[in-house]
Amino acid sequence: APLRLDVVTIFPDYLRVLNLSLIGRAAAEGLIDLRVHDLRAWTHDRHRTVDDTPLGGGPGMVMRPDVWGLALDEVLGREEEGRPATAPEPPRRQVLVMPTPAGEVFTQRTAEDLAGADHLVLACGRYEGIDARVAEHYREAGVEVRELSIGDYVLNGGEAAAVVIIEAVARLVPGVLGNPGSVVEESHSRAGLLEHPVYTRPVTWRSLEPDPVLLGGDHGRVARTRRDQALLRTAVRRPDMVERLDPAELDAADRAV
Ligand SMILES: Nc1ccccc1-c1cnco1
Repeated sequence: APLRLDVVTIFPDYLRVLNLSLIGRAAAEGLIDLRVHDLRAWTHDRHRTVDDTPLGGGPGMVMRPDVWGLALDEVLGREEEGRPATAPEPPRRQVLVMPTPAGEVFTQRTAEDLAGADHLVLACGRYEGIDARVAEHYREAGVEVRELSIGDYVLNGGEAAAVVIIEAVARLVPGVLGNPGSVVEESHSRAGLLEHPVYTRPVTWRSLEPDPVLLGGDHGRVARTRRDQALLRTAVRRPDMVERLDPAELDAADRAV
C-alpha cells in the first residue's frame, strides 16, 4: 500500500510545491497518497477561528485544541465524539508528526524511521504553537506522536518544516527515486562524514581545475583523495561531527578505498 501522507494546515496552498517533480510523480504513480487539508474546515464559527490568546498571558496566539482535535480525529480515522472510526484493518503504523521549534531534531535517522510508517499525519502549527494538550491527548490515546524540529531557527509556522520532512522521507520510499543507488552514498550517512566536493567538465573553468588525481584512471587514488577531502571538509565545517566519528568506521572507510 502507498505511504499515506496527510497534512493539516491553515495555508494549504503552501504545500502545493509537493505536487511538483519527485513527490508529484510518486503520487501520480500511486507510491504516495498525499492529502492536504485546510484546518478551517473543522472550525465551528462564522469567523472560522483557529486560535485564541495564551492562558497565563503573554504575546501572540495559540491554536485551539478543540479545532485540532476534530481535524486530527478525522484524518487519523479515530472514533471520537460520536464519529465512527475509519482506521483500516489490520492496524497500520500511524505517526502524528508535529513540527515545532521545541521538538527533537529531525535527522536522516528520523527520516529513515518515518519512511517505515504506513501513515504520516503532519499537523502544521502557526503562531505561538498548538495547545500542548493536543500532543498529550493523542499520546495518551496510544498514537505515536513525534514533535520534530528541523533546526535551530525561527519559522512562522510548521509548513516549511513539513515540506522538508516530507521530501526527506518520501525519497526513501522504495520506487520514489529513479536510481536507488543515490540514496546510499550521501552526506550525513557515509561513515558520518560530509560529502566530498564534486566536479565535472569543463576540466578548466575560469582557470580553476580539480585535483589532477580525479583526471587519472587510478580509482584507488581517486577514492582516497575523495575521502581525504570529505574528512577535511567535515573537520572545518562540522567539528561536531568529527567528535562523533567512530574511528573503527573510519578505518572501515579507509580499507574500503
Ligand atoms: N519555528 C517553527 C514555528 C512553527 C512550527 C515549526 C517551527 C520549526 C520547526 N523546526 C524549526 O522551527
